[in-house]
Amino acid sequence: MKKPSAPTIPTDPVRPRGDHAESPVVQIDGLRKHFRSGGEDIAVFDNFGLTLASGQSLALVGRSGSGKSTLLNMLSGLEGWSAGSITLFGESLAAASARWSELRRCAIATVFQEANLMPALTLLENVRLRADIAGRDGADAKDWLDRLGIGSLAARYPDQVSGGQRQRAALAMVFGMQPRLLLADEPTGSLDGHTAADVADVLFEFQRAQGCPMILATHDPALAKRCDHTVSLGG
Ligand SMILES: Nc1ncnc2c1ncn2[C@@H]1O[C@H](COP(=O)(O)OP(=O)(O)OP(=O)(O)O)[C@@H](O)[C@H]1O
Repeated sequence: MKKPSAPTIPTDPVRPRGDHAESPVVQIDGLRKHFRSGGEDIAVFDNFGLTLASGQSLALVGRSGSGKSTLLNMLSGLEGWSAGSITLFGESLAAASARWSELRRCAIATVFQEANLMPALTLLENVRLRADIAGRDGADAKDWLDRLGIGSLAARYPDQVSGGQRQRAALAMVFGMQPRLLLADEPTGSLDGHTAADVADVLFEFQRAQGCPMILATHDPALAKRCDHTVSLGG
């Protein structure tokens, strides 16, 4: 199959953003998170803090089991914590509060190692659906697929395209919902080196062009280096 051309992601001057430049998008203070498993206490975070300013990108690095995915799960409201605070967009959020669902629906986008597409929908329908769920009109869904170099595959189903193309479609879904915070958990981890580099280029181009704050968990030092900041977990 013909290699997709490099995508071009223009800056969006009218992107709806309520964030004040001076207030952090993410502020974590004194966070404590322990798991109980088989009678064992697993301390993942004790008095952990982190700040992410508007428009910035931050890499989470650390050995396997150091807590990268757990932190992303807490930031998307999927995992609770026992002490400390998480403030998003200037709003202090209680663990497991209903507000997280609303934020996940229209403000926080997550990119996983494996593309999270609905198998019964075409790539285009997947992008439109995600935009619709976020309350956007989805009129630019095809544009995002074009910009990501897979516009010609818009009518195909996820199982009719390659892993790299699926991951591009997952990025189109995320970009089309115009998130206020992007969380990425090993977004290129399941791709071959060449495809991974292409997908990483697209991700960082979007992040910079849109000024979308991003926290990216990765084992790849080259990917971490492309972020504005790095936080190393697990000592
Ligand atoms: N539901 C759970 N119950 C018990 N322990 C858990 C649970 N989820 C995670 N853990 C433990 O918490 C720690 C952090 O796990 P986490 O998946 O966040 O690490 P990670 O840095 O993302 O690892 P990797 O790089 O391998 O993806 C690990 O010791 C893990 O075993």
